[in-house]
Parts: sequence; structure tokens; C-alpha cells
Amino acid sequence: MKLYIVDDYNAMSKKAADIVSMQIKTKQNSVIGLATGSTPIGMYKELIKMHRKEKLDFSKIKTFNLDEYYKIHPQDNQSYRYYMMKNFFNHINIDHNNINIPNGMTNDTERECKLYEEKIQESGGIDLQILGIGTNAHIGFNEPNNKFEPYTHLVNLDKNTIKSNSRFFRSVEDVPAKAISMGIKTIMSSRKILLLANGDNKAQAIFESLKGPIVPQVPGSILQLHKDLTVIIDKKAARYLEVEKTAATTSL
Ligand SMILES: N[C@@H]1[C@@H](O)[C@H](O)[C@@H](COP(=O)(O)O)O[C@@H]1O
Repeated sequence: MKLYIVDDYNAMSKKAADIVSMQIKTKQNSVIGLATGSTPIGMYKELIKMHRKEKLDFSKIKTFNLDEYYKIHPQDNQSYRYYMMKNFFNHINIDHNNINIPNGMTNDTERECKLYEEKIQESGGIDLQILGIGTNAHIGFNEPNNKFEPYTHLVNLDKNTIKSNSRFFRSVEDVPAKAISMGIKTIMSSRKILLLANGDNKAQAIFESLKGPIVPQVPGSILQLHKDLTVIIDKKAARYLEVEKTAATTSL
């Protein structure tokens, strides 16, 4: 694992954008797995800047988002589709046919999940998956559980997650109780994973995920088994990690 502990959110966002841009420059038709939440917003802003200033070309990439609330209309301003359009896709030259986000309105979730997995396979698999992490160590919407759910599936959101995501909604009652999420195997099958976290409230989840036992009660802990994991976190999220505080890369 490559671990970068950086000063702050801006440094995290810039470093993450550099890695994504390198991936796209190296392979123009890269398949990129994308995350939502507050964490990657800065990274998306940096990538938009790169597109404007250096003509970073997104025209051939394909994207798969980790998750979507259920049920939610794609045009609802709380949907992850809306978030992606607003924060990223509307500002770059991506082919909109190459954007994949689970359909949060489907009446047949089983079919939707199966189709999503098939589409990922057909695309050749994810080259680089971006991940944030929940305060309860969830990745995508894979909540703490007594088993790892392998493939894209319908999830009952944890109370903790509903509470923490309620900051984006009018009230806790407005947060959908379910979501469609890539599974643990879907995420782990990506050729590269980039995990981002910032702030004190992520320190425990980061510590348990990177240093604790690999258990489904801490979904992020599975990442320890990935062959090509890069972690970029700020000093606050790194609070409990006992690593040398050099700004350089540290291998755990
Ligand atoms: N489903 C998303 C995750 O993909 C995200 O990584 C996480 C952290 O969110 P944030 O970045 O806002 O802290 O929670 C959300 O609920």
C-alpha cells in the first residue's frame, strides 16, 4: 500500500487529481470508478481545472459510480446522479453515453444490480476506483455487516450513515433508507484503488481500516488485501496511525 499523509484537504485533492490525470493520460479509454460525498469534491474541481487549462481529455473514458440512493429520481437534487452532473460531468468533455450510475428508480433492483455488474465486465473492468470512507468505515454503501456482500446489491442504510448524510437533506426523514451499491468484490476487482479521507471524524475509520483486523464489521478493512492501493489522507485523518511523519510516501 502507498500511503500519503498530506497537510490538508487541498493537498489531498491535488494529489488525487494528479493520480487520476496520470491514469487518463496513460490510458485514454480508462474505466474509472467514481465516488460521491464531500471528500472527492476538491478532486473533481482540480480535474475540471486540468481540463480547462491543460486540455485533459475525458472524451474516451468510461465511468461507473459506486452507488445511488433508492428510491430517488435522477433529477432530484439529492441524487448522486445530480451530484455527479453538477460537480463534475457538466464541466468536462465526457461522452454522456459513457457515464454509468445505478438507476435509483428501478422497480427491479435485482435486475438493475445484475446489469450493472455485467456492464462493468463488458467495459473490461475498472482501471482506477476512487473511494471515500464513511465514519463507520463503509466503502461505497457497504455498511458494517456480518459478511462481505460481493456484488452490486440493494443496501439498507445504517442509522449512522443516514444521520451523517442528513446534512445534505432537509431533514433526517428525507434521507432514503436504501441504496444500490457496488459490492466488496466489485470494488476489490478494480485494478487500482485510490482511497481518500480528511478530517478528525475519519481518523478512527482510517485506523481500523488500515491497521485493524480484516472483518466485515469494518468494510474498509478489506482494502488491506488489495494489490494496488493508494491512500491519500490529511494529517487529521491520520491522527491514530503510527507512521513516520515525513511528507514522503510511506509503505505500510
Ligand atoms: N456512499 C457515500 C460514500 O461513497 C462516501 O465515501 C461516504 C463518505 O462521505 P463524505 O465524503 O461526505 O464523508 O459516504 C457516502 O455515504
